[in-house]
Parts: sequence; C-alpha cells; structure tokens
Amino acid sequence: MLSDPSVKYRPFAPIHLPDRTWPNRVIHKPPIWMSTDLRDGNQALVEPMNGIRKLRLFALLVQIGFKQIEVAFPAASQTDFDFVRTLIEADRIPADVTIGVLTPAREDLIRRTLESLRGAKRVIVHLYNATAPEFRRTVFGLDRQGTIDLAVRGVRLIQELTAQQLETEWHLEYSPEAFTGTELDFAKAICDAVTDTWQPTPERQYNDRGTGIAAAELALMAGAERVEGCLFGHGERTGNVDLVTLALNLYSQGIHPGLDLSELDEIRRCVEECTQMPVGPRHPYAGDLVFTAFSGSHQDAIKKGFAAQDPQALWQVPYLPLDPADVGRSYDAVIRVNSQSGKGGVAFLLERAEGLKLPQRLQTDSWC
Ligand SMILES: CC(=O)SCCNC(=O)CCNC(=O)[C@H](O)C(C)(C)COP(=O)(O)OP(=O)(O)OC[C@H]1O[C@@H](n2cnc3c(N)ncnc32)[C@H](O)[C@@H]1OP(=O)(O)O
Ligand SMILES: CC(C)C(=O)C(=O)O
Repeated sequence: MLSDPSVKYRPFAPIHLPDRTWPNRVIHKPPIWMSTDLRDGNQALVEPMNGIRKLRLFALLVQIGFKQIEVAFPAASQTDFDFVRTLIEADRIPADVTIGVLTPAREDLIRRTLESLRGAKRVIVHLYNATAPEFRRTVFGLDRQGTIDLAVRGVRLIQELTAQQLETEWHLEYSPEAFTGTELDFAKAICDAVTDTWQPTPERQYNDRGTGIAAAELALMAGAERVEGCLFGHGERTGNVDLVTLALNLYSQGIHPGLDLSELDEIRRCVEECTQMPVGPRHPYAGDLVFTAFSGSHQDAIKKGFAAQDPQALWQVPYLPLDPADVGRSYDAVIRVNSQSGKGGVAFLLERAEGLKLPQRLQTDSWC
C-alpha cells in the first residue's frame, strides 16, 4: 500500500445538490477502528477459537495496526476468561493498544468480566442490553423504565467495581442493542440515562440487509468517528461491517485508512485458519476472483487500461478500483480466458506470459 494513496487514486467527484446537507459531505480521514473479530467474530463461529487461535489472530490485528481490539466476552467461557488473563499476565498488549470486552447488563456477568481484567493498563468495557420493544416484552418482561433501570444499574456496578481497580484506565461504551428497532425517543432516553452516569460512543453496523458498508460510510459522512467491525465481515448471522472493504474503499479514494493491508492474501489465510471459515471468491478486494475478468469486453478494457497506465499517474485501469499490487496481489489472474472471452484477453495473456505483442490483425487470427 502507498503511504499517500492520493497520488494514485482520485475520489469520486461529488454531485452538487444544494437541497441536501450531510450527504454532500466527503470523507477525508479514516475513523478510529475497533476490531471485534475476537468477540463478535468469535461468537458467530461454528467452533469458537481456542486460546492459541485467538492469540494468533490478536497478533495479526496488532500487526495490521488496530489500536482498539475487543478481545473477548470474558463471562462466556473459561477459554475467553483465560485469554484475557493471558494477554494481561504475559504482557501481550502493546502500549498503544486498548483492549475491549463485552458484557450484558447482568450483575453476575459484570462481576466476572471485571475480574478477568485485573492488572490491565487500559480497557473499554462495553455494556449492552436490548432495548427494542419485542425484546422488552418477550425477553426481559420489562417496561421502558425497567429497561432504563437495568442499564443504569449495570453502569453503576461497573463504576463501583472499576473504582476498586485504579491501576487501570477505564472507558465505558454502551450499546442499546437492536437500536434500529427501538423507538427513537426511547433509544435517546436510555442513552441519556447512561450518559448521565458515564460517557459512551459507538458506531456498529450489522449486515443483515446487506447494507453494512453503505450504512457505515453514510454514518461517517454524517459525523461518526469510530467504526467497529470484523475482518472480512465476520460476526453473527450475515456478520458485522467488513473492515477490510471499508478500509480499502477509503484507500481507493486516496485516503490512507491507517491499517496495513499490504499483504492481503496473508491476512486472509490467517483469518481463514483462525476462524476455520473461508472468504468467498467474490469478497471485495480479497476474494480469489475479484481482480479477474472472464468476458471479452471487460478483458479488452483492462488490457488497454494496463497499456495506457503511466506508473506515476493516477490509477485509471477500467473495472479495477485499485491496483492489485497495492494489496500484495499479483496480476496473474486478472484475465482468464473461456467461452465468454475475445481476442483482447488472449493477446493480454500472450503478452504477459511470453512477452509477445501481437499486431491487431494477428490478434484476430489468434482468436479464430
Ligand atoms: C448482539 C450481540 O452480539 S450481544 C453478545 C452476545 N454474545 C453471547 O451471547 C456470547 C456469550 N454468551 C454466553 O456465553 C451465555 O449466553 C451467557 C454466559 C452470557 C449467559 O448464559 P446463561 O446465563 O446460560 O443465559 P442464556 O444464554 O440463556 O441467556 C439468556 C438469559 O440472559 C438474560 N439476559 C440477556 N441479556 C441480558 C441483559 N443485558 N441483562 C440482563 N439479563 C440479560 C435473559 O433474560 C435470559 O435470562 P432469563 O431466561 O432468566 O430471562
Ligand atoms: C451488543 C452489541 C454491541 C453487539 O454485539 C452488536 O450490536 O453487534
């Protein structure tokens, strides 16, 4: 990846529509990234990671450059609890990295969570309770005030317990879970009640409707400063917002995301081994086929684009949002010839593989 991608990639030109407000804004800088691969990503695996796989993925996240990493749901299992203890006791957390943990607003689970964190330098404790009407009615049997009391009781308990662990710098994050299904006035009321006791700030997108990336980009335009998600969009059901896609979308607009994704194939391999789940062949930027064209007209445009591309100029190869080399991927698979291909594709392969530049007429003959 280039340290300054703006020398190679141009942002989309904004469309001036004066009757809009925040959709006219342009994203100029990356958000603060929070990886939740080791918690939300982990809870959604067929077989959650063991301590060794968690340590390997933690090392990868640090290497990529995440400064906030949600490492566990410590009250969920002995594995998660022990993982937090190992990170702290073996001094595995770099000085500039803040770990996070998730706990529901339930007394026994909050106590267990705080117990796992003894001796940590800096922690984000993420507290949640579901706030949407069907959860209040069906899961908790609580009215609005009861739901607010549940959240505030949780915050107070965290305050009480953190006051006994003063060697740690504590931050609280609160999520009114199922926020989009919660009445707006109630979502505000419960956040206000929590904020009156502490100060939280989340931005998290599920992908159930396939809109995680778009929603996160719109949220950034609307002023969000922090994004939580997982590499390759791991997480419950359809997953969380995919941090790789979001980061490389920024890069392809000339903004360095502040994450090092130069060796994307390596990152993908590590995540696949740790999660034991494959990354799909059409996954943006990382999938096997996402820099590959099969059809003649796409191949022709890519071939001509490569020929015209000045290495010092802005990236302008049709159909390829960024240079595969910038994320450590080769040009080998950019063009694959099948029954949908034409002479341009064959000529491209001959030139790449054999250094043969066929004249236009011969290109036609080579295909017939
Ligand atoms: C949106 C998210 O991703 S949130 C994160 C979700 N992650 C996970 O659930 C993974 C880890 N979870 C676990 O290991 C377990 O579910 C535990 C340890 C948290 C809880 O286990 P158990 O005590 O056996 O309860 P169970 O899993 O059935 O959870 C449901 C119980 O928790 C209660 N509960 C759920 N959320 C909350 C909350 N925020 N505050 C209080 N109680 C809650 C439910 O009401 C229910 O209790 P009930 O049957 O008495 O009504
Ligand atoms: C409880 C919250 C933080 C959650 O996991 C989510 O909304 O994804």
